Amino acid sequence: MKLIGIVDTTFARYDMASSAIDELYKTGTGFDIKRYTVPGIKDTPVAALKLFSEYNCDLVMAFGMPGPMPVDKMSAQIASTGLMEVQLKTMKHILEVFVHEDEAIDDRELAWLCDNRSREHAVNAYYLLFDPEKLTENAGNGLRQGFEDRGPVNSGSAGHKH
Ligand SMILES: Cc1nc2c(=O)[nH]c(=O)nc-2n(C[C@H](O)[C@H](O)[C@H](O)CO)c1C
Repeated sequence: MKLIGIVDTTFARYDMASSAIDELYKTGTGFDIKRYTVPGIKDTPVAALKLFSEYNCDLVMAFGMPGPMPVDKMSAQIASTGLMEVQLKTMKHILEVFVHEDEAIDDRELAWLCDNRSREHAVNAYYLLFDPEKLTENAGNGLRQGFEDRGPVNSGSAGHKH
């Protein structure tokens, strides 16, 4: 039995973790979930580290919502760097599922984006743990979590002739 850690925040304006947990249980079995909620994104790296070191999680998903102000963007960068450090220190994956509040044009789209990105990354988390070949099958396919996939390019795509 694997253990998937879920870190989320009270700062976020959508309960992304619940979307992801719902999608994880729809995707497969063989795991339990340990959820750890913190105030904001800058608190997520230590929460993730604790989920690895104290609870022995195999993978962590970190959900957060950077606000639209420059100070929020800086907070996102700091949080992201912290999450990267935890991954390198523990040699375990953290899927950073951040939805910037200004990615969406209104609250309705923001809610949709949060739900969709969380669900698509939940499937990625499941594959990383249980079926990594599924990710390899999609390598280079321009997949995006949340908004529409970009799709692949190939050598026949338009461009300069040399
Ligand atoms: C400026 C700021 N912006 C955000 C943000 O955009 N998103 C978020 O989740 N949290 C933010 N916070 C809160 C910090 O991440 C953190 O929770 C506090 O500094 C307490 O450690 C802060 C302080």
